[in-house]
Amino acid sequence: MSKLSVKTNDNVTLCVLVSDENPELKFILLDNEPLTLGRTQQTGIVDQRMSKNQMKFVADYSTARVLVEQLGSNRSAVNNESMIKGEKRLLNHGDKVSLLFNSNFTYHLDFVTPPTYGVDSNKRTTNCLDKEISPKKPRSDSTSKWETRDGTLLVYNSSNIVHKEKIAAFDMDGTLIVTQSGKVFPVDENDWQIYSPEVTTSIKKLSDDGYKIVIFTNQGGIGVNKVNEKTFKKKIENILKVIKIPVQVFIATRKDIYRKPAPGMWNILVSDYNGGLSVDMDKSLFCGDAAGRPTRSSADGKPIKKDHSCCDRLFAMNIGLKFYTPEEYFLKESTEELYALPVFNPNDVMSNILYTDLTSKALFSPNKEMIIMVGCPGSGKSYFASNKLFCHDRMKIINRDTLGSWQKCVSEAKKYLSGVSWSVVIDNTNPDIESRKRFIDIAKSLKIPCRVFLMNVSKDHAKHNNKFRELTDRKHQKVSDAVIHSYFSKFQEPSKNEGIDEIVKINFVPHFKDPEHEKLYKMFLL
Ligand SMILES: Nc1ncnc2c1ncn2[C@@H]1O[C@H](COP(=O)(O)OP(=O)(O)OP(=O)(O)O)[C@@H](O)[C@H]1O
Repeated sequence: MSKLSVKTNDNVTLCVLVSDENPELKFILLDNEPLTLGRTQQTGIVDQRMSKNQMKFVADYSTARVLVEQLGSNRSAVNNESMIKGEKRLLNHGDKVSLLFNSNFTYHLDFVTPPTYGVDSNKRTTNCLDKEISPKKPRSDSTSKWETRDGTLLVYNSSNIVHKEKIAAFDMDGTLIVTQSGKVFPVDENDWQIYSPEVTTSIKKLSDDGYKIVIFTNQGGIGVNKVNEKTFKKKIENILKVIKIPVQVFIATRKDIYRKPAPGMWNILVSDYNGGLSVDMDKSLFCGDAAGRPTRSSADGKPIKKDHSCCDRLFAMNIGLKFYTPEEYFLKESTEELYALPVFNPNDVMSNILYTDLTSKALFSPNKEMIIMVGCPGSGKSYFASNKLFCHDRMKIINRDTLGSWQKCVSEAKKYLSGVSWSVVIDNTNPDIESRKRFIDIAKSLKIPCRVFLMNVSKDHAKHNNKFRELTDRKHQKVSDAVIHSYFSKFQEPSKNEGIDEIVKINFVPHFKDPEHEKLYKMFLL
Protein backbone atom coordinates (compact mmCIF):
# COMPACT_ATOMS: atom_id res chain seq x y z
CA MET A 1 0.00 0.00 0.00
CA SER A 2 1.33 3.42 -0.81
CA LYS A 3 1.62 5.86 2.05
CA LEU A 4 0.59 8.78 -0.12
CA SER A 5 -1.83 9.21 -2.97
CA VAL A 6 -2.28 11.97 -5.46
CA LYS A 7 -4.58 12.90 -8.30
CA THR A 8 -2.68 13.47 -11.49
CA ASN A 9 -3.24 14.61 -15.04
CA ASP A 10 -2.79 12.15 -17.84
CA ASN A 11 0.17 13.95 -19.32
CA VAL A 12 2.15 14.23 -16.10
CA THR A 13 5.17 12.00 -15.52
CA LEU A 14 4.92 11.09 -11.89
CA CYS A 15 8.02 10.67 -9.82
CA VAL A 16 8.14 8.03 -7.09
CA LEU A 17 10.66 6.75 -4.56
CA VAL A 18 10.15 3.01 -4.15
CA SER A 19 11.52 1.06 -1.20
CA ASP A 20 13.77 -1.81 -2.29
CA GLU A 21 12.98 -3.83 0.83
CA ASN A 22 9.22 -3.38 0.55
CA PRO A 23 8.17 -2.32 -2.98
CA GLU A 24 4.70 -1.52 -1.59
CA LEU A 25 6.21 1.41 0.21
CA LYS A 26 6.33 4.35 -2.18
CA PHE A 27 6.66 8.07 -1.80
CA ILE A 28 5.46 10.41 -4.49
CA LEU A 29 7.58 13.42 -5.26
CA LEU A 30 5.46 16.18 -6.68
CA ASP A 31 7.01 18.66 -9.04
CA ASN A 32 9.11 21.12 -7.07
CA GLU A 33 7.61 20.15 -3.70
CA PRO A 34 10.22 19.10 -1.15
CA LEU A 35 9.78 15.79 0.65
CA THR A 36 11.89 14.80 3.63
CA LEU A 37 12.45 11.18 4.64
CA GLY A 38 14.00 9.83 7.81
CA ARG A 39 13.15 8.08 11.06
CA THR A 40 9.39 8.60 10.94
CA GLN A 41 6.15 6.61 11.04
CA GLN A 42 5.85 7.10 7.29
CA THR A 43 9.04 5.16 6.56
CA GLY A 44 8.66 2.82 9.53
CA ILE A 45 12.35 3.30 10.32
CA VAL A 46 13.27 3.23 14.00
CA ASP A 47 17.07 2.99 13.68
CA GLN A 48 18.45 5.69 15.99
CA ARG A 49 21.36 6.40 13.67
CA MET A 50 18.90 7.89 11.25
CA SER A 51 17.80 11.45 11.77
CA LYS A 52 14.06 12.25 11.66
CA ASN A 53 14.90 14.49 8.72
CA GLN A 54 17.63 12.49 7.04
CA MET A 55 17.30 13.38 3.35
CA LYS A 56 15.38 16.02 1.43
CA PHE A 57 14.17 15.36 -2.12
CA VAL A 58 12.95 17.92 -4.65
CA ALA A 59 11.77 16.66 -8.05
CA ASP A 60 12.09 18.74 -11.19
CA TYR A 61 9.64 17.29 -13.70
CA SER A 62 10.95 19.44 -16.54
CA THR A 63 14.31 17.75 -16.38
CA ALA A 64 13.25 14.38 -14.96
CA ARG A 65 15.77 14.81 -12.15
CA VAL A 66 15.57 14.92 -8.38
CA LEU A 67 17.82 17.01 -6.18
CA VAL A 68 18.65 15.16 -2.98
CA GLU A 69 20.31 16.75 0.04
CA GLN A 70 21.55 15.00 3.16
CA LEU A 71 20.24 16.75 6.29
CA GLY A 72 21.04 14.12 8.93
CA SER A 73 24.43 13.68 10.57
CA ASN A 74 25.16 10.08 9.64
CA ARG A 75 26.27 9.22 6.14
CA SER A 76 23.76 8.33 3.45
CA ALA A 77 24.53 7.17 -0.10
CA VAL A 78 23.55 7.53 -3.71
CA ASN A 79 24.30 4.52 -5.90
CA ASN A 80 26.43 3.16 -3.03
CA GLU A 81 28.64 6.25 -3.02
CA SER A 82 28.54 7.79 0.42
CA MET A 83 27.32 11.33 1.12
CA ILE A 84 27.86 13.59 4.09
CA LYS A 85 25.67 16.19 5.79
CA GLY A 86 25.02 19.16 3.52
CA GLU A 87 26.03 17.31 0.36
CA LYS A 88 23.66 17.43 -2.62
CA ARG A 89 23.32 15.12 -5.61
CA LEU A 90 21.14 14.96 -8.70
CA LEU A 91 19.25 11.72 -9.15
CA ASN A 92 18.13 10.20 -12.43
CA HIS A 93 15.45 7.65 -13.06
CA GLY A 94 16.65 4.30 -11.65
CA ASP A 95 19.17 5.75 -9.20
CA LYS A 96 19.44 4.15 -5.78
CA VAL A 97 19.37 6.13 -2.55
CA SER A 98 20.36 4.66 0.82
CA LEU A 99 19.03 6.77 3.67
CA LEU A 100 21.90 5.39 5.72
CA PHE A 101 25.18 4.30 4.13
CA ASN A 102 25.55 0.50 4.01
CA SER A 103 22.00 -0.13 5.22
CA ASN A 104 18.84 -1.76 3.88
CA PHE A 105 16.96 1.54 3.93
CA THR A 106 17.27 1.88 0.19
CA TYR A 107 14.92 3.35 -2.35
CA HIS A 108 15.10 3.72 -6.08
CA LEU A 109 13.74 6.51 -8.18
CA ASP A 110 11.01 5.86 -10.75
CA PHE A 111 9.39 8.28 -13.13
CA VAL A 112 5.96 6.69 -13.69
CA THR A 113 3.30 7.49 -16.29
CA PRO A 114 0.05 8.13 -14.39
CA PRO A 115 -3.34 6.49 -15.24
CA THR A 116 -6.29 8.11 -16.99
CA TYR A 117 -9.02 7.06 -14.51
CA GLY A 118 -11.50 5.84 -17.15
CA VAL A 119 -11.48 8.93 -19.43
CA ASP A 120 -10.39 6.71 -22.30
CA SER A 121 -10.77 3.00 -21.72
CA ASN A 122 -8.16 2.19 -24.39
CA LYS A 123 -5.59 4.04 -22.40
CA ARG A 124 -3.79 2.56 -19.45
CA THR A 125 -5.88 1.48 -16.54
CA THR A 126 -3.05 0.65 -14.16
CA ASN A 127 -2.74 2.38 -10.87
CA CYS A 128 -0.55 5.43 -11.06
CA LEU A 129 1.94 3.80 -8.78
CA ASP A 130 2.37 0.63 -10.80
CA LYS A 131 5.80 0.42 -12.31
CA GLU A 132 4.92 1.50 -15.81
CA ILE A 133 7.84 3.63 -16.66
CA SER A 134 7.45 6.48 -19.06
CA PRO A 135 10.30 7.52 -21.28
CA LYS A 136 12.10 10.40 -19.71
CA LYS A 137 10.71 13.75 -20.74
CA PRO A 138 13.10 15.48 -23.08
CA ARG A 139 15.12 17.81 -20.96
CA SER A 140 13.99 21.33 -21.47
CA ASP A 141 17.38 22.94 -21.67
CA SER A 142 20.92 21.95 -22.31
CA THR A 143 22.14 22.66 -18.77
CA SER A 144 20.06 19.76 -17.46
CA LYS A 145 22.49 17.33 -19.10
CA TRP A 146 25.35 18.53 -16.95
CA GLU A 147 26.30 17.20 -13.57
CA THR A 148 29.09 17.95 -11.14
CA ARG A 149 30.66 15.14 -9.13
CA ASP A 150 32.71 15.68 -5.96
CA GLY A 151 32.71 19.40 -6.73
CA THR A 152 35.45 19.01 -9.34
CA LEU A 153 34.37 16.66 -12.12
CA LEU A 154 31.94 17.86 -14.78
CA VAL A 155 29.95 15.20 -16.60
CA TYR A 156 27.84 15.69 -19.72
CA ASN A 157 25.47 13.08 -21.10
CA SER A 158 23.89 13.53 -24.52
CA SER A 159 20.16 12.98 -23.96
CA ASN A 160 20.09 9.92 -26.21
CA ILE A 161 23.28 8.34 -24.93
CA VAL A 162 23.23 4.53 -25.00
CA HIS A 163 25.55 2.58 -22.73
CA LYS A 164 27.76 -0.02 -24.35
CA GLU A 165 30.35 -2.60 -23.42
CA LYS A 166 32.74 -1.18 -26.01
CA ILE A 167 34.05 2.29 -25.20
CA ALA A 168 35.87 4.48 -27.71
CA ALA A 169 37.32 7.30 -25.65
CA PHE A 170 39.10 10.42 -26.83
CA ASP A 171 41.02 13.30 -25.41
CA MET A 172 39.62 16.61 -26.65
CA ASP A 173 42.23 19.36 -27.28
CA GLY A 174 44.75 18.38 -29.92
CA THR A 175 42.83 15.16 -30.59
CA LEU A 176 39.23 15.87 -31.60
CA ILE A 177 39.77 19.60 -32.03
CA VAL A 178 42.65 22.00 -32.62
CA THR A 179 42.69 25.77 -32.40
CA GLN A 180 41.84 27.84 -35.44
CA SER A 181 44.36 30.45 -34.36
CA GLY A 182 47.19 27.91 -34.44
CA LYS A 183 48.01 28.78 -30.81
CA VAL A 184 48.53 26.06 -28.23
CA PHE A 185 45.74 27.41 -26.02
CA PRO A 186 42.50 28.71 -27.55
CA VAL A 187 42.14 32.50 -27.52
CA ASP A 188 38.41 32.19 -26.74
CA GLU A 189 35.59 29.63 -26.70
CA ASN A 190 35.15 29.90 -30.47
CA ASP A 191 38.78 29.21 -31.26
CA TRP A 192 38.40 25.59 -32.31
CA GLN A 193 37.96 23.44 -35.35
CA ILE A 194 37.63 19.71 -35.82
CA TYR A 195 41.14 18.19 -35.99
CA SER A 196 40.51 16.59 -39.38
CA PRO A 197 37.50 15.47 -41.45
CA GLU A 198 38.32 11.87 -40.47
CA VAL A 199 37.26 12.65 -36.89
CA THR A 200 33.54 12.78 -37.67
CA THR A 201 33.61 9.83 -40.07
CA SER A 202 35.64 7.65 -37.66
CA ILE A 203 33.36 8.48 -34.75
CA LYS A 204 30.25 7.74 -36.80
CA LYS A 205 31.75 4.40 -37.78
CA LEU A 206 32.62 3.55 -34.17
CA SER A 207 29.08 4.40 -33.10
CA ASP A 208 27.64 2.25 -35.91
CA ASP A 209 29.95 -0.57 -34.78
CA GLY A 210 28.41 -0.52 -31.30
CA TYR A 211 30.82 1.72 -29.40
CA LYS A 212 29.85 4.38 -26.90
CA ILE A 213 31.81 7.55 -27.60
CA VAL A 214 33.37 9.21 -24.56
CA ILE A 215 35.59 12.27 -24.12
CA PHE A 216 38.04 12.54 -21.21
CA THR A 217 39.56 15.99 -20.94
CA ASN A 218 41.72 17.79 -18.36
CA GLN A 219 40.60 21.39 -18.00
CA GLY A 220 42.52 22.70 -15.00
CA GLY A 221 41.81 26.26 -16.21
CA ILE A 222 38.23 25.89 -14.98
CA GLY A 223 39.40 24.96 -11.49
CA VAL A 224 41.57 28.07 -11.19
CA ASN A 225 38.96 30.34 -12.82
CA LYS A 226 41.07 31.04 -15.89
CA VAL A 227 38.39 29.46 -18.05
CA ASN A 228 34.73 30.22 -17.52
CA GLU A 229 32.83 27.02 -16.76
CA LYS A 230 29.57 28.11 -18.40
CA THR A 231 31.28 29.20 -21.60
CA PHE A 232 33.29 26.01 -21.69
CA LYS A 233 30.14 23.89 -21.37
CA LYS A 234 28.65 25.79 -24.31
CA LYS A 235 31.80 25.06 -26.30
CA ILE A 236 31.42 21.32 -25.64
CA GLU A 237 27.81 21.46 -26.75
CA ASN A 238 28.84 23.22 -29.95
CA ILE A 239 31.52 20.62 -30.68
CA LEU A 240 29.01 17.83 -30.12
CA LYS A 241 26.63 19.48 -32.61
CA VAL A 242 29.31 18.96 -35.25
CA ILE A 243 30.04 15.39 -34.18
CA LYS A 244 26.32 14.58 -34.30
CA ILE A 245 26.68 11.34 -32.32
CA PRO A 246 25.61 10.86 -28.67
CA VAL A 247 28.64 11.42 -26.48
CA GLN A 248 29.49 11.29 -22.79
CA VAL A 249 32.02 13.89 -21.65
CA PHE A 250 34.11 13.89 -18.45
CA ILE A 251 35.98 17.07 -17.56
CA ALA A 252 38.59 17.13 -14.77
CA THR A 253 38.84 20.66 -13.42
CA ARG A 254 41.36 20.15 -10.59
CA LYS A 255 44.57 18.31 -9.82
CA ASP A 256 42.88 15.38 -8.19
CA ILE A 257 42.09 11.73 -8.83
CA TYR A 258 40.06 12.71 -11.91
CA ARG A 259 42.93 14.43 -13.71
CA LYS A 260 44.61 12.25 -16.33
CA PRO A 261 46.77 10.21 -16.01
CA ALA A 262 45.09 9.33 -12.67
CA PRO A 263 42.30 6.84 -13.36
CA GLY A 264 39.35 8.63 -11.69
CA MET A 265 37.42 9.63 -14.83
CA TRP A 266 37.59 6.11 -16.19
CA ASN A 267 36.66 4.51 -12.87
CA ILE A 268 33.59 6.68 -12.44
CA LEU A 269 32.50 5.97 -16.01
CA VAL A 270 32.63 2.25 -15.27
CA SER A 271 30.99 2.46 -11.84
CA ASP A 272 28.33 5.12 -12.36
CA TYR A 273 27.93 6.09 -16.00
CA ASN A 274 27.65 2.89 -18.00
CA GLY A 275 24.22 1.75 -16.91
CA GLY A 276 25.70 -1.15 -14.95
CA LEU A 277 27.25 -2.69 -18.09
CA SER A 278 30.76 -4.03 -17.69
CA VAL A 279 33.34 -2.72 -20.11
CA ASP A 280 35.02 -4.93 -22.69
CA MET A 281 38.62 -3.85 -22.10
CA ASP A 282 39.97 -5.77 -25.08
CA LYS A 283 37.76 -3.92 -27.53
CA SER A 284 37.76 -0.50 -25.88
CA LEU A 285 40.34 2.15 -26.74
CA PHE A 286 41.63 5.60 -25.86
CA CYS A 287 43.09 8.11 -28.29
CA GLY A 288 45.00 11.22 -27.26
CA ASP A 289 47.75 13.52 -28.44
CA ALA A 290 49.70 13.79 -25.15
CA ALA A 291 51.77 10.74 -25.94
CA GLY A 292 55.31 11.68 -24.86
CA ARG A 293 56.62 11.88 -28.43
CA PRO A 294 59.83 13.84 -29.07
CA THR A 295 60.30 16.62 -31.65
CA ARG A 296 59.74 15.06 -35.05
CA SER A 297 58.88 15.81 -38.69
CA SER A 298 55.62 15.38 -40.53
CA ALA A 299 55.37 13.23 -43.67
CA ASP A 300 56.13 16.36 -45.76
CA GLY A 301 59.17 17.21 -43.66
CA LYS A 302 57.67 19.98 -41.49
CA PRO A 303 58.96 20.13 -37.90
CA ILE A 304 56.49 19.05 -35.22
CA LYS A 305 57.02 20.14 -31.62
CA LYS A 306 57.43 17.48 -28.97
CA ASP A 307 54.26 16.48 -27.13
CA HIS A 308 53.47 18.78 -24.20
CA SER A 309 53.10 15.72 -21.97
CA CYS A 310 52.62 11.99 -21.88
CA CYS A 311 49.46 12.03 -19.80
CA ASP A 312 47.12 10.50 -22.39
CA ARG A 313 49.38 7.54 -23.04
CA LEU A 314 49.92 7.07 -19.29
CA PHE A 315 46.17 7.29 -18.63
CA ALA A 316 45.61 4.43 -21.10
CA MET A 317 48.50 2.45 -19.60
CA ASN A 318 47.20 2.96 -16.06
CA ILE A 319 43.76 1.69 -17.02
CA GLY A 320 44.96 -1.03 -19.37
CA LEU A 321 43.35 0.39 -22.53
CA LYS A 322 44.66 0.19 -26.07
CA PHE A 323 46.19 3.56 -26.94
CA TYR A 324 46.37 5.47 -30.21
CA THR A 325 47.60 8.92 -31.14
CA PRO A 326 45.24 11.00 -33.33
CA GLU A 327 47.66 10.53 -36.22
CA GLU A 328 47.49 6.77 -35.84
CA TYR A 329 43.76 6.57 -35.28
CA PHE A 330 42.31 9.19 -37.60
CA LEU A 331 45.02 9.63 -40.23
CA LYS A 332 46.15 5.99 -40.24
CA GLU A 333 49.79 7.05 -40.08
CA SER A 334 52.17 4.23 -39.26
CA THR A 335 53.27 3.92 -35.66
CA GLU A 336 56.84 4.89 -34.89
CA GLU A 337 56.55 3.99 -31.22
CA LEU A 338 59.00 6.71 -30.30
CA TYR A 339 58.05 8.14 -26.96
CA ALA A 340 59.48 8.74 -23.49
CA LEU A 341 57.91 7.51 -20.29
CA PRO A 342 58.64 9.18 -16.92
CA VAL A 343 62.00 8.24 -15.45
CA PHE A 344 60.43 6.70 -12.37
CA ASN A 345 58.28 3.67 -13.08
CA PRO A 346 56.26 2.79 -9.95
CA ASN A 347 56.02 -0.82 -11.10
CA ASP A 348 59.75 -1.14 -10.56
CA VAL A 349 59.64 -0.71 -6.78
CA MET A 350 61.20 -3.79 -5.33
CA SER A 351 59.30 -5.57 -2.63
CA ASN A 352 61.93 -8.21 -1.96
CA ILE A 353 64.59 -5.98 -0.49
CA LEU A 354 65.49 -5.27 3.11
CA TYR A 355 64.97 -1.88 4.75
CA THR A 356 68.67 -1.71 5.39
CA ASP A 357 71.86 -3.63 4.82
CA LEU A 358 72.33 -3.65 8.57
CA THR A 359 71.28 -7.20 9.26
CA SER A 360 73.17 -7.77 12.50
CA LYS A 361 71.52 -5.02 14.54
CA ALA A 362 67.90 -4.32 15.36
CA LEU A 363 66.81 -1.34 13.31
CA PHE A 364 65.48 0.48 16.35
CA SER A 365 67.56 -0.13 19.43
CA PRO A 366 65.78 -0.81 22.73
CA ASN A 367 68.31 1.54 24.39
CA LYS A 368 67.82 5.26 24.57
CA GLU A 369 69.03 6.99 21.40
CA MET A 370 68.47 9.91 19.04
CA ILE A 371 67.55 9.06 15.44
CA ILE A 372 67.68 11.86 12.89
CA MET A 373 65.75 11.12 9.71
CA VAL A 374 67.21 12.67 6.54
CA GLY A 375 65.09 12.65 3.40
CA CYS A 376 63.18 14.91 1.08
CA PRO A 377 59.44 15.53 1.37
CA GLY A 378 57.65 12.41 0.16
CA SER A 379 60.62 10.12 0.67
CA GLY A 380 58.61 8.12 3.20
CA LYS A 381 60.20 9.28 6.49
CA SER A 382 56.94 9.53 8.43
CA TYR A 383 55.68 6.31 6.95
CA PHE A 384 58.84 4.54 8.02
CA ALA A 385 59.21 6.22 11.40
CA SER A 386 55.64 5.62 12.44
CA ASN A 387 55.60 2.02 11.28
CA LYS A 388 54.88 0.18 14.47
CA LEU A 389 56.74 -2.90 13.27
CA PHE A 390 60.01 -1.11 13.80
CA CYS A 391 59.31 1.29 16.62
CA HIS A 392 59.05 0.46 20.26
CA ASP A 393 56.61 2.02 22.69
CA ARG A 394 59.07 4.41 24.29
CA MET A 395 59.98 6.14 21.06
CA LYS A 396 58.79 9.70 20.56
CA ILE A 397 58.43 10.88 16.97
CA ILE A 398 59.11 14.59 16.72
CA ASN A 399 57.85 16.37 13.64
CA ARG A 400 58.06 20.00 12.61
CA ASP A 401 54.79 19.86 10.62
CA THR A 402 53.02 19.02 13.86
CA LEU A 403 54.95 21.27 16.26
CA GLY A 404 55.31 24.27 13.95
CA SER A 405 59.02 25.19 14.25
CA TRP A 406 62.45 23.58 14.60
CA GLN A 407 62.89 25.39 17.94
CA LYS A 408 59.89 23.51 19.32
CA CYS A 409 61.32 20.25 17.94
CA VAL A 410 64.59 20.95 19.78
CA SER A 411 62.91 21.57 23.12
CA GLU A 412 60.61 18.56 22.70
CA ALA A 413 63.65 16.35 21.90
CA LYS A 414 65.48 17.65 25.00
CA LYS A 415 62.43 17.03 27.16
CA TYR A 416 62.03 13.42 26.10
CA LEU A 417 65.72 12.50 26.07
CA SER A 418 66.18 13.95 29.56
CA GLY A 419 63.47 11.57 30.80
CA VAL A 420 64.10 8.05 31.99
CA SER A 421 63.81 5.83 28.95
CA TRP A 422 62.54 7.72 25.92
CA SER A 423 64.27 7.61 22.55
CA VAL A 424 63.40 10.19 19.91
CA VAL A 425 63.09 10.18 16.13
CA ILE A 426 63.43 13.58 14.43
CA ASP A 427 61.06 13.19 11.51
CA ASN A 428 62.07 16.33 9.55
CA THR A 429 63.86 16.63 6.20
CA ASN A 430 67.19 17.65 7.89
CA PRO A 431 68.99 18.16 4.55
CA ASP A 432 72.13 19.96 5.76
CA ILE A 433 74.76 20.05 8.48
CA GLU A 434 73.14 23.07 10.15
CA SER A 435 69.70 21.47 10.54
CA ARG A 436 71.20 18.22 11.90
CA LYS A 437 73.61 19.96 14.31
CA ARG A 438 70.72 21.28 16.43
CA PHE A 439 69.80 17.72 17.33
CA ILE A 440 73.28 16.15 17.34
CA ASP A 441 74.26 18.74 19.99
CA ILE A 442 71.45 17.58 22.27
CA ALA A 443 72.54 13.94 21.97
CA LYS A 444 76.16 14.90 22.64
CA SER A 445 75.31 16.99 25.68
CA LEU A 446 73.23 14.15 27.13
CA LYS A 447 75.80 11.52 26.08
CA ILE A 448 73.23 9.58 24.09
CA PRO A 449 74.08 7.76 20.85
CA CYS A 450 72.94 9.49 17.70
CA ARG A 451 72.19 7.78 14.39
CA VAL A 452 71.07 9.20 11.03
CA PHE A 453 68.53 7.29 8.96
CA LEU A 454 69.03 8.45 5.37
CA MET A 455 66.13 7.73 3.01
CA ASN A 456 67.43 5.97 -0.09
CA VAL A 457 64.83 7.38 -2.49
CA SER A 458 65.39 9.28 -5.76
CA LYS A 459 63.88 12.70 -6.49
CA ASP A 460 61.44 11.24 -9.03
CA HIS A 461 60.39 8.51 -6.64
CA ALA A 462 59.74 11.11 -3.92
CA LYS A 463 57.66 13.15 -6.37
CA HIS A 464 55.60 10.06 -7.10
CA ASN A 465 55.05 9.40 -3.38
CA ASN A 466 54.09 13.01 -2.94
CA LYS A 467 51.51 12.79 -5.73
CA PHE A 468 50.21 9.51 -4.30
CA ARG A 469 49.82 11.19 -0.90
CA GLU A 470 47.90 14.07 -2.51
CA LEU A 471 45.44 11.61 -4.00
CA THR A 472 45.01 9.42 -0.94
CA ASP A 473 45.33 11.80 1.99
CA ARG A 474 43.44 15.01 1.44
CA LYS A 475 44.21 16.20 4.95
CA HIS A 476 47.95 16.32 4.31
CA GLN A 477 49.18 19.72 3.25
CA LYS A 478 50.20 19.77 -0.42
CA VAL A 479 53.92 19.89 -1.12
CA SER A 480 55.00 21.50 -4.38
CA ASP A 481 57.72 20.06 -6.61
CA ALA A 482 59.68 23.27 -5.87
CA VAL A 483 59.98 22.23 -2.21
CA ILE A 484 61.40 18.87 -3.28
CA HIS A 485 63.91 20.57 -5.62
CA SER A 486 64.90 22.93 -2.81
CA TYR A 487 65.71 19.94 -0.54
CA PHE A 488 68.09 18.54 -3.15
CA SER A 489 69.79 21.88 -3.72
CA LYS A 490 70.43 22.23 0.04
CA PHE A 491 71.38 18.57 0.56
CA GLN A 492 74.73 17.81 2.23
CA GLU A 493 75.56 14.13 2.52
CA PRO A 494 75.59 13.23 6.26
CA SER A 495 79.04 12.31 7.61
CA LYS A 496 80.24 10.79 10.87
CA ASN A 497 82.42 13.92 11.26
CA GLU A 498 79.26 15.76 12.24
CA GLY A 499 79.23 13.71 15.47
CA ILE A 500 76.92 11.00 14.16
CA ASP A 501 77.58 7.49 15.51
CA GLU A 502 76.13 5.66 12.56
CA ILE A 503 74.57 6.46 9.18
CA VAL A 504 71.97 3.92 8.07
CA LYS A 505 70.60 3.99 4.53
CA ILE A 506 66.90 3.12 4.53
CA ASN A 507 65.57 1.45 1.39
CA PHE A 508 62.03 1.92 0.16
CA VAL A 509 60.17 -1.30 0.90
CA PRO A 510 56.63 -1.02 -0.47
CA HIS A 511 53.86 -1.81 1.95
CA PHE A 512 50.24 -0.82 1.27
CA LYS A 513 47.17 -0.24 3.35
CA ASP A 514 44.97 -2.20 0.93
CA PRO A 515 44.95 -3.54 -2.66
CA GLU A 516 43.28 -0.36 -3.96
CA HIS A 517 46.17 1.74 -2.64
CA GLU A 518 48.67 -0.66 -4.18
CA LYS A 519 46.88 -0.48 -7.53
CA LEU A 520 46.93 3.31 -7.52
CA TYR A 521 50.54 3.49 -6.31
CA LYS A 522 51.65 1.35 -9.24
CA MET A 523 50.14 3.77 -11.74
CA PHE A 524 51.99 6.63 -13.38
CA LEU A 525 50.96 9.83 -11.59
CA LEU A 526 52.00 13.25 -12.84
N1 LIG B 1 57.09 1.90 2.14
C1 LIG B 1 56.03 2.48 1.58
N2 LIG B 1 55.13 1.75 0.89
C2 LIG B 1 54.06 2.32 0.33
N3 LIG B 1 53.81 3.64 0.38
C3 LIG B 1 54.67 4.43 1.04
C4 LIG B 1 55.83 3.90 1.67
N4 LIG B 1 56.52 4.92 2.21
C5 LIG B 1 55.82 6.03 1.94
N5 LIG B 1 54.72 5.74 1.24
C6 LIG B 1 53.72 6.70 0.79
O1 LIG B 1 54.39 7.83 0.24
C7 LIG B 1 53.78 9.04 0.66
C8 LIG B 1 54.84 9.93 1.31
O2 LIG B 1 55.30 9.31 2.49
P1 LIG B 1 55.56 10.14 3.84
O3 LIG B 1 54.41 11.04 4.16
O4 LIG B 1 55.98 9.17 4.87
O5 LIG B 1 56.81 11.01 3.38
P2 LIG B 1 57.69 12.03 4.24
O6 LIG B 1 59.10 11.81 3.84
O7 LIG B 1 57.36 11.90 5.68
O8 LIG B 1 57.20 13.41 3.66
P3 LIG B 1 57.16 14.88 4.39
O9 LIG B 1 58.57 15.24 4.69
O10 LIG B 1 56.51 15.72 3.34
O11 LIG B 1 56.31 14.70 5.62
C9 LIG B 1 52.65 8.67 1.58
O12 LIG B 1 51.43 8.69 0.86
C10 LIG B 1 52.97 7.24 1.99
O13 LIG B 1 51.78 6.53 2.22
